[in-house]
Amino acid sequence: APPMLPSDAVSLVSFKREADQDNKLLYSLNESYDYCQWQGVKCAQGRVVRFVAQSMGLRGPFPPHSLTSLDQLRVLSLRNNSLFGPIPDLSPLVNLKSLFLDHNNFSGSFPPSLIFLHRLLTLSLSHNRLSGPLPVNLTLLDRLIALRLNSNHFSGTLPFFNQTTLKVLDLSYNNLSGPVPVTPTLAKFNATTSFSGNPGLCGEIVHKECDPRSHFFGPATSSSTTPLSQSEQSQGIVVVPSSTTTTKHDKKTGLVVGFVVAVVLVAAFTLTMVSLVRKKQNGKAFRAKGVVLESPEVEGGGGVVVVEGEREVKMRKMEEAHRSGKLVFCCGEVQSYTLEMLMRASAELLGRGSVGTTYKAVMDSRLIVTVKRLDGKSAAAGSDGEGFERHMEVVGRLRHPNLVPLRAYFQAKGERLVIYDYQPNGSLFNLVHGSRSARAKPLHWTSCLKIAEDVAHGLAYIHQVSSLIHGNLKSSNVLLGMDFEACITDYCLALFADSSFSEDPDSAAYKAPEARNSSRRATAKSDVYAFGVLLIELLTGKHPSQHPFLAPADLQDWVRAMRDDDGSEDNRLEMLTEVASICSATSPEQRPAMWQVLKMIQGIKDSVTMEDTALTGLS
Ligand SMILES: Nc1ncnc2c1ncn2[C@@H]1O[C@H](COP(=O)(O)OP(=O)(O)OP(=O)(O)O)[C@@H](O)[C@H]1O
Repeated sequence: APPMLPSDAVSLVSFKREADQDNKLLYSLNESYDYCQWQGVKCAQGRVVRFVAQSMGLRGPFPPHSLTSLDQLRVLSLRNNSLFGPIPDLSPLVNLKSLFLDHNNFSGSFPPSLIFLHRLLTLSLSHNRLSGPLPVNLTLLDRLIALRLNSNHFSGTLPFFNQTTLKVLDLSYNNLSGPVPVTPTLAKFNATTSFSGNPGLCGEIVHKECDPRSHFFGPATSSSTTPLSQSEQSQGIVVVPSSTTTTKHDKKTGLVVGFVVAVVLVAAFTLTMVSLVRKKQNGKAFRAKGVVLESPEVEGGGGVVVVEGEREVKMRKMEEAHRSGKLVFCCGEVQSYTLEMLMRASAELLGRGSVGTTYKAVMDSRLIVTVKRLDGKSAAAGSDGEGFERHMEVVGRLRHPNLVPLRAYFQAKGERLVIYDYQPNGSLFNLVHGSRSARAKPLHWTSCLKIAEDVAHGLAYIHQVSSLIHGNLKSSNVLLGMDFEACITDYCLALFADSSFSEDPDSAAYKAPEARNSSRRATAKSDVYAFGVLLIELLTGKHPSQHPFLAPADLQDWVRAMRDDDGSEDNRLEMLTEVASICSATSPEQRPAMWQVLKMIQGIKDSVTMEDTALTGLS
């Protein structure tokens, strides 16, 4: 019988069989199979530790399961050949320190398996045809010294590189875009040598200003709307039927069913009519090139105006005359109702907060919307009418799966209404504190992670418009969407808040120290603070006013105690607590930006997914 081939030799031979179609590697296959003497091979104690076949004229695909049993391999170089096809799963090569696959014709995506090679010091994939995004968890390769991915077709944003070890980074000539994260690691690299040839990259490090609009209007990532899995839903996410939804506010104010909005709107309607009568008297058609459309409802008295895109100054002048009593649909929205229809709606009081009073309005057509009536006082004080309109136009353009869409606004003398989609699944406040049981159990940590990611997504999106902040983030302002995705509402309205409104201690606890006395001093970093408080609320199920002020280490203990955790819960819980802890740093400068928070949360999420894949993959 022929001698048994040692497994390392089998690996090398099966690699050669497909990857070396022109027979360039001279293995002496007929003799003693002394593979340790084969070209480019170096062994230690009979096992292959180096396999260097560079510039050998190899042509062919890199066969999967060929080199993967070389688990003692430290160095693998196949650079400068003509290998093609995808890079196979290399995760079994756990001892690999240097991997050179550059200057070939490899295609496909960044091989996710490389993330498992945690001993990697050098990774070179440059000059291939690799495409798709760079995995966010590239940051898990925490010993990496040199990373060369240049001259491929990689796209998407840069991971939040934070490896202090990294000395060489070449991402040039790809299709990467978005802001280069300002991490100490990335800040070390030169704009030209590391990042050039990616026209879409922007930010401080590449000396190019990011245009907020390009992201502002960009498509939202679909991952943020991934519905919770069945199991998560059954674990604690409960559908709260709208008819029985109760909030802390309901208890305070009681339930008013009737024609409240109608009452509010009667005055406004009168004003509209007055303006329409005036318009008719003037004999002018209320029409202009694609900006303001006259609708049949206008004749009927509704006064609906559809606004598309930027207004011209001329238009503004004309509109000023008709400012009173206009329902303005945001962002070229279809006008699915008129002021009159809204007036006839039956309204139910949802609650009252610092900005105003919120109603659920059910129209005759069964269409349900949420109407927020800004306080008379703030409506008069906050800013002038034009300021309000200008602000609402910017805010009304925000569209993101994690924001409740603002559909329309209305303004008449002393009256301001803001109209959102109605969200039937209740708020995060309901979900966390539960109106049913007195002592609600904290959510499962995977649900916390999902909600935290959604909220961070929405906030980071708002912050991309440099002039915008939420200003009033709290659990009652995070609603649950159709797929139980978290949707932020009441964004960017804090400006109009009534400063004399006496806030409850929970709302006050979300306020960052710098914003406590004057909401005018709030910045994006104050939103980050509120996010930190929200995250602790999520993790512990405790109202913000009950959160003790603790050093990070003690916070970990407290969170664990509140969750009755005996240490068996996942360590990712600890990572989430850590994120909350840095978000609620006392000094705003110490808090990360929202996009950095998002990256951290995604990093935690990816490590979960990765571990799951690893476990199923290895079993
Ligand atoms: N679009 C919506 N769909 C369904 N429920 C909503 C919607 N918007 C707000 N709510 C709910 O209505 C209630 C009242 O909201 P409101 O905004 O008036 O109070 P708040 O959020 O406590 O205070 P603030 O005015 O300071 O934001 C809250 O419980 C909120 O969760």
